[in-house]
Amino acid sequence: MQQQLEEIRLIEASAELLYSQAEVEASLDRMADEITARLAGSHPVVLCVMVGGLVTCGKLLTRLHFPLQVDYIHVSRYQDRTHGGDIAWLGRQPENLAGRNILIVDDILDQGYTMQAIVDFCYQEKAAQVLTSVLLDKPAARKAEISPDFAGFSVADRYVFGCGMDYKSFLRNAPGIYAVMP
Ligand SMILES: O=P(O)(O)OC[C@H]1O[C@H](OP(=O)(O)OP(=O)(O)O)[C@H](O)[C@@H]1O
Ligand code: HPA
Repeated sequence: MQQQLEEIRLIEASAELLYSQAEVEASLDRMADEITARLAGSHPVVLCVMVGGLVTCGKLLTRLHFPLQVDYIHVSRYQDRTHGGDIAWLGRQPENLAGRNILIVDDILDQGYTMQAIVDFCYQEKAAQVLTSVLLDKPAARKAEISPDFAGFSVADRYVFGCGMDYKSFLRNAPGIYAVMP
């Protein structure tokens, strides 16, 4: 554990700040306005993708001033690594999505496999409409054919952490968005 903490300290100390906390908050304000314009009146289910999506989802929720319900889905394909693998479906799966408008909220759309799988799951459950929302979009890394309906920032193909995004399961609590130095 001590060795791991030392690595985390080094990564944090050498990282490049891409977006400050204030810039993240301003971006979330804009996203919330866009989401409200599209979804107010449709009493959607906001589906938080655990674990990384929890900061973005929590911060967005208090900016959405219309009737909605909240649920979560827990999937992972990176675990303690900085490259993705197979999707692991963890915990229970959300129910009662049939006929509903769904807003999936995650921290990042990277290769896109995770979001694509969750969108497919929602439609298999007979959702009426599925929209996707991420704080960060990393289009240059995309492998699946998907782009977000709502995004805070577009970033280059670099490994990032903060605002829910982890480096080897640490640093999710960093208040801004940082890129790991190569
Ligand atoms: O677009 P992709 O390349 O599929 O990657 C995006 C996904 O990867 C991260 O989750 P991760 O698997 O690391 O789990 P976590 O949410 O617990 O960090 C992130 O939170 C997204 O859900
Ligand atoms: O760049 C990233 N950072 C953190 N988690 C991630 N999951 C996919 N890509 C990333």
